[in-house]
Amino acid sequence: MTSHAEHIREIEKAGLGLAIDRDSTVIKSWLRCLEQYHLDPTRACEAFIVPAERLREHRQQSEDLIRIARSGLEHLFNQVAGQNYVLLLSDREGVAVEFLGDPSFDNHLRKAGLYLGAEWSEARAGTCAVGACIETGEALTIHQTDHFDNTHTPLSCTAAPIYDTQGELCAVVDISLLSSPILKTSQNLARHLVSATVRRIELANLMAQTRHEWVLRFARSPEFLDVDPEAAISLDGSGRVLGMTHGGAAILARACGADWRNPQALIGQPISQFLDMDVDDLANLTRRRPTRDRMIFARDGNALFAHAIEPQMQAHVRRKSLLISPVQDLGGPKVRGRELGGADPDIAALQLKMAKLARTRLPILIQGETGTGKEYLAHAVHEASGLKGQFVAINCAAIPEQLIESELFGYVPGAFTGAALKGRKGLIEQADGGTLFLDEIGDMPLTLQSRLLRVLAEQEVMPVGGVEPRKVNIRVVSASHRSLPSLVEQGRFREDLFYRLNTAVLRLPPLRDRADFDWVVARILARHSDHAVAPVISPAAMMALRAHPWPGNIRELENVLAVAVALSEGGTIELGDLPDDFCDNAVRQDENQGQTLHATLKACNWNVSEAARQLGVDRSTVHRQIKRYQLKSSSL
Ligand SMILES: Nc1ncnc2c1ncn2[C@@H]1O[C@H](COP(=O)(O)OP(=O)(O)OP(=O)(O)O)[C@@H](O)[C@H]1O
Repeated sequence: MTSHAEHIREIEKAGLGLAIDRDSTVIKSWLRCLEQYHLDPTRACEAFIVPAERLREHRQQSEDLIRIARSGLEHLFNQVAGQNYVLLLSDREGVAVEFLGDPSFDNHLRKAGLYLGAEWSEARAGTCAVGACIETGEALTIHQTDHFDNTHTPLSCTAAPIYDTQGELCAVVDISLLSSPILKTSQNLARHLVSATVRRIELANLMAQTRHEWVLRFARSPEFLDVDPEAAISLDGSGRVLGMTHGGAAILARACGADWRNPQALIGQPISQFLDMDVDDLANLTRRRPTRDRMIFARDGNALFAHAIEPQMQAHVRRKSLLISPVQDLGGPKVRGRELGGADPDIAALQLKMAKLARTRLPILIQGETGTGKEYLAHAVHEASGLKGQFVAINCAAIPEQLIESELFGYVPGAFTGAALKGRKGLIEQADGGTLFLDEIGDMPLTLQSRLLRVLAEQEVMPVGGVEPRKVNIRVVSASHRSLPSLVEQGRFREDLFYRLNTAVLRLPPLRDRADFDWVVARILARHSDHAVAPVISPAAMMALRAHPWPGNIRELENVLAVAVALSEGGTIELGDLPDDFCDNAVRQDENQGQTLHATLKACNWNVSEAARQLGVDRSTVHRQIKRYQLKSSSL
């Protein structure tokens, strides 16, 4: 183990240009910290978390990216599940705008800066994976004492950059360990996984942005071309490059001896400058031809397999073969306002209860697993309430503890160092005459719970540093995915506040229990579509969607569909456009179906009519399935 003093000495040695045993990426970063950012290795600084307001701005700016990246990030998180990795998506300034980690380590992670809002630029945090990745534009691992600042030396962090379609670095995916195996090489697999995730995110992003142009995907081996391409570019009707993934930029740059760091040299150029083909050859590279016949050569002589995807507009003609059409009305409660669901009796009852409660001023508590639509329902309450004021949402779990108070209650001029000169209205006052939505109320610190209780009882707020309370007229809707009664039992939630909030409860069912699953899918697809005609789902893909357990509920479904829409061709989402584990589920379900049919036929002595009756399908279906699963009575 290197001591703090040894660590400082090593950095100083590097600063003097003396040889040290570190990767050149690390040495270069240390030199930037010393010479460019004038950081002092003897000063250890805690991780910096940006104020809530700035975090909100950063998240808003990255909203589209977060939506597209989320399914990939969750997939990556599942791949490393159980190994204590924390996953961060940072924007180009190094601010973590998305976070996936084990909530039981929350406090440690927050302290270590492995948290939402942490700023990991080199100028702020010294050598770190996100910062060095932004500076170099390449995937890398910053392991333990590679970090410049001694505070971060327990961490091992691996990061890879996400490039936008114009070749500019726009975000970084990072996976980090609070404490890690000693060897840096232990993180090689992590680097591979992060890079693969980034490649897929960039591909989904390119597909999402490219609907009316050609897309050309590449792989070095034909087997992976259709299932997991390495790179892609988009082309206009005359064959000029419009956009690219980073892999695409690398192929183009290598082909013409240019530098991928200069994307302007690639965008707008004709494809024939990079590949031995022109725009007329695109039609010969579609799926209509076998993959092995789609080999092309780059100008530098490298061979690649290519897959051209036609502009999507032409594909809408195929819409007839749809399994479900999102514009179809699938029934459901006909209550005015935001529709909560389709034909599901529980949702219908919930919609009715919501409409009745909305007209009162009672505080409402919404309970439901993560992503079930608690905020969506809170909005519905606000809309149905007819209140003229604003709907103001605050996520009690996402705002650093020390900021919640001033965010909620506001402050008077000069309340603390760094406060705005005129003071500031808190969110409670901003919601005056409207609805204050307190998301993740279970995460509100105890001290603030008592102050909130007072607001509810007295309908007045006391700004930080103030002496005069201010009258407010707010409707409070709160939500939690945790069980508030057990938080009360553990002493983490005030009992009196719980009773005040718990009077009117709206409970959202998890997606896996909803009878109107198809309605939800259709609704989301209709929203995702930027065409007059929304994309549709093939029978196999729909079966796989129905079979998935949806731990992330509607949000997870939204993310999966966003990526699937982006990857789909010809307006139809196929099984292959869904994440890998969905395909496995579908295969398993298919096997089960085959086994059930086999068992039923056996029990009915291979009487097809009887088996059809027992299974509730018609005879032709049984005959078709016998063929499909190649079942034979002699196989009994
Ligand atoms: N009934 C619905 N119809 C269509 N979309 C919905 C519906 N309910 C929720 N959604 C969508 O699902 C996503 C997740 O919903 P929301 O943010 O309200 O969930 P949540 O339960 O508040 O999540 P969390 O627990 O993570 O805060 C949102 O994009 C929302 O628009």
